[in-house]
Amino acid sequence: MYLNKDEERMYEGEYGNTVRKSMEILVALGEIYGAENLIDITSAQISGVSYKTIGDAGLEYLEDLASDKNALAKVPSTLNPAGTDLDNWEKLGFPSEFALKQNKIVDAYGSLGISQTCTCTPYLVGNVPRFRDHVAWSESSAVAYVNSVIGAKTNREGGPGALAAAICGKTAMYGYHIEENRKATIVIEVEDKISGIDYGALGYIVGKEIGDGIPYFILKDKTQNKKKDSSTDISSISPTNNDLKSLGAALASSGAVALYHIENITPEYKIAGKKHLQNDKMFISSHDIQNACEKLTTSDSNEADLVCLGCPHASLEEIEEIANLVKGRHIKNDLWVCTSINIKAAADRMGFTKIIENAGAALVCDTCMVVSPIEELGYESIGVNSAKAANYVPSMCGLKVIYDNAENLIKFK
Ligand SMILES: C[C@@](O)(CCOP(=O)(O)O)CC(=O)O
Ligand code: SF4
Repeated sequence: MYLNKDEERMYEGEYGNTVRKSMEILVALGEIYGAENLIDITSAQISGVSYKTIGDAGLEYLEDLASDKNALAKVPSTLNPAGTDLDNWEKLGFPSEFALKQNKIVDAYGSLGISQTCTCTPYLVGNVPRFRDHVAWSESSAVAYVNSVIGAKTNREGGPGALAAAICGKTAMYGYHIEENRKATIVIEVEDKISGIDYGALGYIVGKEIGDGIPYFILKDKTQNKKKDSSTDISSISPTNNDLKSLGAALASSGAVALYHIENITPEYKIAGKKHLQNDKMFISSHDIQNACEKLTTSDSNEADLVCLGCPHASLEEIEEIANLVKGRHIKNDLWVCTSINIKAAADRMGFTKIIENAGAALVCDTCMVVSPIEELGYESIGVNSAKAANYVPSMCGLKVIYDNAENLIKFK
C-alpha cells in the first residue's frame, strides 16, 4: 500500500507509539481489503465503549494507548454509548464496580482527545459530516444513517479501526469510500403505506434477506395510488429522519447493511440507480411487516417490566412525543428514554424531562438497553419500539421482548 512521507513517519513511530500502532492497524486493514492508499477523513465515531462489551481487556488496551501523551485525535470524534449513565448511574441502580470501570474507559478515550459524548446518534448533536465527506464511523446504525441519509462515506469500521482512524485522521481507501461500490444491489418495493414500528420491521426483513447488499427502496401507498388512479413507480410517502434512523438500525442489525437508498428521498438515489436491477426485485406487503413485528416479540405477556425507548438514541422530537403521551399521568411499568446528554439538556429546557419524570419515568443518558447491564437490574421483560433492540436484547441481555409502538407499550396506573 502506498504511504506518503508523513504517513511513513507515522508508521515508523516518529510521532510516538500510539500513532505507530494506529497506523499499523490502518495499513493492516487496507492490505486485507486491497486498498491502494489512505485518505483523509473529516470525522470519526468510535464503538467499543461499554464495559459490558469490551471488558477488562478493552480497558487495558485503551489505557495503554492513552498513556502516550503525544496521541490526540486529529479529527472531531465522538463515542458510542457506554454501559451506564455516566452521571446518574447510582440513582439508576447500576453496580458500582461496573460504573467505576466504565468511567475509566471513558476517561482513557478523553485523554486521547475524543469527545466524551456517548451516543449512537452523533449526527443529532454536532458530529455531522457533509455530503461526500470521507469519515470513519463504527456504530452500525450511525454508519447506515451517515452513508444513506447524509451521503458521507464510511465503511462499517470496528471500534479499534475507528479509533486508529481518529488518531491518524485517515482511513484506508476501499469499500464504501469508492463511488462504484455505492450502487444499489436490489430494489425493494414496499406496497402498502408504513409508519411507526413498521420501518424497523421493514429493515429487519430486508437486512435478513440481503446481508451486506445495498437496497433501493420504493415506498408506495397503494390507497393513494388508487385515489389518483395512477400507479407511478416512485416513492409516494415521506419518512421522517426518525423513521430513517429506525430503518437503518434494523437493516444493519439483522443484516450487515451499511448503505441504503430510497427513491426521491435519500441524496444518492439517482446515481445509485435501479435501471441495472430489472431482475433483482423484492416486494414487501403489510402482511410481511405484520409477521415481522410478531416475530420480534418473544414475550407471551402484553405488559413489560421495563419499557425502553431511544434505540438509536432519541431525538428531541421523539422525547417531545413521549412527554405528550405521558403528561399528567402515572406510568405502571418502569420507563427509560435513552438519549445523549446534549439532547437531554435541550429536553430539560423545554420542560419535557420534568413531564416525563413526573409520570414516573427517567431520561437516561450515555447508555441504552443493549449495552447496559439491565439483566443485573432484576427485569425479566422489556418493551421496545426498536427492531434493532428487539433483535439484540434476547441474546445480549436475556430478557423477553415486546415489540410495539410506545403508546401500546406504556401502561398507566
Ligand atoms: C449494538 C451496538 O449498537 C452497540 C454495542 O456496540 P459497542 O459496545 O459500542 O461495541 C453496536 C452496533 O450495532 O454497531
Ligand atoms: S443498541 Fe440501539 S441504543 Fe444501543 S448503542 Fe446500539 S443503536 Fe444505540
